Amino acid sequence: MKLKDIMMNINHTILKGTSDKEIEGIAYDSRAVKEGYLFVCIKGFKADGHDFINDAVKKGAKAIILEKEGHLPDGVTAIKVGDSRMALALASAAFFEHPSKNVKLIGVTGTNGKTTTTYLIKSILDRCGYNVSILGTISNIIGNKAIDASRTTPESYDLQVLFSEMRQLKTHYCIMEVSSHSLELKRVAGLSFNSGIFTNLTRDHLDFHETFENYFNAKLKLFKSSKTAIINIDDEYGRKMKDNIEIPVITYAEKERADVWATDVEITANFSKFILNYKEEKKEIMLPMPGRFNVYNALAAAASCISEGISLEDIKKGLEEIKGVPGRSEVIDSGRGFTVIIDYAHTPDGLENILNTVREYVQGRVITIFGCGGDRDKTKRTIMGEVAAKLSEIAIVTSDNPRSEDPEAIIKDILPGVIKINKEYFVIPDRKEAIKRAINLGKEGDVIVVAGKGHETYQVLKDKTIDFDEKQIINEILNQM
Ligand SMILES: CC(=O)N[C@H]1[C@@H](OP(=O)(O)OP(=O)(O)OC[C@H]2O[C@@H](n3ccc(=O)[nH]c3=O)[C@H](O)[C@@H]2O)O[C@H](CO)[C@@H](O)[C@@H]1O[C@H](C)C(=O)N[C@@H](C)C(=O)N[C@H](CCC(=O)O)C(=O)O
Ligand SMILES: Nc1ncnc2c1ncn2[C@@H]1O[C@H](COP(=O)(O)OP(=O)(O)OP(=O)(O)O)[C@@H](O)[C@H]1O
Ligand SMILES: N[C@H](CCC[C@H](N)C(=O)O)C(=O)O
Ligand SMILES: [Mg+2]
Repeated sequence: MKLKDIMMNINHTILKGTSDKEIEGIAYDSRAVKEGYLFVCIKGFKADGHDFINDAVKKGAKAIILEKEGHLPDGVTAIKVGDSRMALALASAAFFEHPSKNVKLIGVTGTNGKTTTTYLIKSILDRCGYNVSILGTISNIIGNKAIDASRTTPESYDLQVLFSEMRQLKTHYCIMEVSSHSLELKRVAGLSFNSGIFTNLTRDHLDFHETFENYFNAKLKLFKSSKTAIINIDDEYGRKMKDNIEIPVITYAEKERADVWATDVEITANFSKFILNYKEEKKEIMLPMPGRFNVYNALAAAASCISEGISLEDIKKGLEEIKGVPGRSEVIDSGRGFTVIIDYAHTPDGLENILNTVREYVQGRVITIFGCGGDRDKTKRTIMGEVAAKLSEIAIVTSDNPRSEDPEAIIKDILPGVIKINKEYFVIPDRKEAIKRAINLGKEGDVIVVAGKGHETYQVLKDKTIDFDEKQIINEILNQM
């Protein structure tokens, strides 16, 4: 495609060279540049793309989009923009000829429940015969392929590559998790969502957003590019969101009547039973996922499918047919009278929800193993410690993904919360050893909750990433007993 066509809808100034040249591809990382490419310089948090212009040109870049002027080799076109992340998103969409326009997009944002909600929507739309893709934390699912996802929401250019694949496979719907990082960093700029879903807003990611207000405003951006908003009005920030947007809203709730609402909720170890209400219609739902929070996820999924014209009968069947979501409330029977649950709770609210759910049916004790991720919001650590200790008989503090941080230092941040509650606890930094200890402590009727890493099959340490498949490790320990 010609550079001038790529730049057609982007405010820019040509500093040097011509835009009448053919572009073979786009890269935002100099290491991915090939002959004839357009290289987009991004000033990032760790590095500055402008420092790699020479590398990009050596690898064959013919044109550069930049924010800062500097010396450029001859023969290269230099284009200045005000915001290169925005330019990357718009240029990538233009280069691939707007593939997302062929797919109906449903975006899900909120602190917790995004992944689960996308799986529930997929289950409903699948049974209606649609070809449905998912982009999210666990993986990017396109057709029969599950592509590894390193981000919850991919970079804008990578998104356009994925949409192109969907176009080829004649995908009807793409259900995507839209993280607050992606909204702030313009990964989803230029996309148009059929509906946007807001699940909830609780403490997380303040390392990145700094204030709760900024975090809220990042989430709000999804509704600037959605046709309909699906909003949880039991959540304080959901109500605030509703007051701040001008598009049509479908509300959902459990505590009060909303457009779509749940009544008669009953939670057991394996199911959440409730009545789904919409206008005068009612359906009894047996959702094979325990937890009041999963009723909310089901309501979000139902409301978005209602907005797509799906019948309540199909919604009921789709919700009841779900096979579970990897690493979310996944139950492993120990064969010794106690159970082990793997769950992705990595925020205070997530941890509180899963532990309260377990407390609703546990016969014996709740033993919780958890840690906190390194290089992430430090303010949640003490609070998670307190939540775990309060809602468990025994809390075992261990490591999550320490990343560049010292695991002991992360644990030191968690401990004041645990100690405050004055209950039995252990500190075992090695996660495998921590799981072993919990399993050795397990007695008839106990539930051991292994929180934080869910579907992840690795652990990110300072200098390396090691294999860490929690499900496999738990089964191995149980088999060796
Ligand atoms: C804070 C954040 O989100 N950062 C993301 C951001 O990094 P950045 O723009 O700061 O990039 P950088 O590393 O400073 O480099 C700047 C530029 O120089 C380029 N570069 C760099 C080196 C080189 O040799 N050549 C070169 O061209 C880089 O490609 C980049 O374009 O853009 C990068 C490229 O897309 C991302 O990989 C990176 O994700 C980091 C690693 C990350 O951990 N992000 C997490 C926090 C995240 O995004 N999480 C959310 C939310 C999860 C949730 O739901 O809770 C997610 O959506 O996954
Ligand atoms: N609606 C909800 N409200 C509160 N907690 C929830 C909700 N749904 C799930 N959880 C808890 O949060 C954990 C993560 O759920 P899920 O993966 O669906 O959220 P997510 O928003 O996709 O998370 P991430 O930000 O990591 O992508 C679950 O394992 C569960 O403990
Ligand atoms: N999407 C979340 C996932 C956290 C999962 C937890 N295991 C951790 O590593 O902190 C994040 O990137 O903050
Ligand atoms: Mg997710």
